[in-house]
Amino acid sequence: MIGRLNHVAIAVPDLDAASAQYRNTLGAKVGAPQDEPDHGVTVVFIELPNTKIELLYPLGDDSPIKGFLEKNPSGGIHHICYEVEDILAARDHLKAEGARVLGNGEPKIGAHGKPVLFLHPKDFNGCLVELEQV
Ligand SMILES: C[C@@H](C(=O)O)C(=O)SCCNC(=O)CCNC(=O)[C@H](O)C(C)(C)COP(=O)(O)OP(=O)(O)OC[C@H]1O[C@@H](n2cnc3c(N)ncnc32)[C@H](O)[C@@H]1OP(=O)(O)O
Ligand SMILES: [Co+2]
Repeated sequence: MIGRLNHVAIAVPDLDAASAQYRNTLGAKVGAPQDEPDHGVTVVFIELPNTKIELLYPLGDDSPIKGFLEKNPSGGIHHICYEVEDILAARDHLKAEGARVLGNGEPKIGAHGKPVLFLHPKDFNGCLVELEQV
């Protein structure tokens, strides 16, 4: 059911510093900051030859990454995103398997303009999983 790795997301305490580090120190192709108010984050995408890195910084007062950054003040890997062909079929299969789909269970439009869903980290070995329909 899951396909390619779409991105690995890293929550960061300083988006400008992290962007500059990936651009200058690691020599990566770093995009511009993008506010995602529906998700409570500002994102910067880094294009690698085989996948993407998503730098995440909280946006607004009730950001879903606020608690994570409080627990990990120097930042940390926040989630991984796998591609699926049919997100509603994937959701229904996962629910039937007993996995917790976060939010109201309805996909939201993600940073690439495609539907996304999140799965509870406690159901996936401590790793928050995002699914993106491609
Ligand atoms: C733009 C879009 C895109 O790519 O298109 C995005 O990615 S938006 C990316 C941002 N959006 C999201 O993350 C949406 C989905 N996330 C959520 O709904 C939330 O962040 C939760 C995953 C439910 C966590 O919420 P919150 O931090 O309030 O819960 P909590 O403090 O009660 O945490 C419950 C337990 O889960 C752990 N926990 C929390 N966040 C975690 C993470 N990212 N990875 C692994 N474990 C995590 C906590 O340490 C705690 O474990 P212990 O009890 O053992 O201490
Ligand atoms: Co993401």
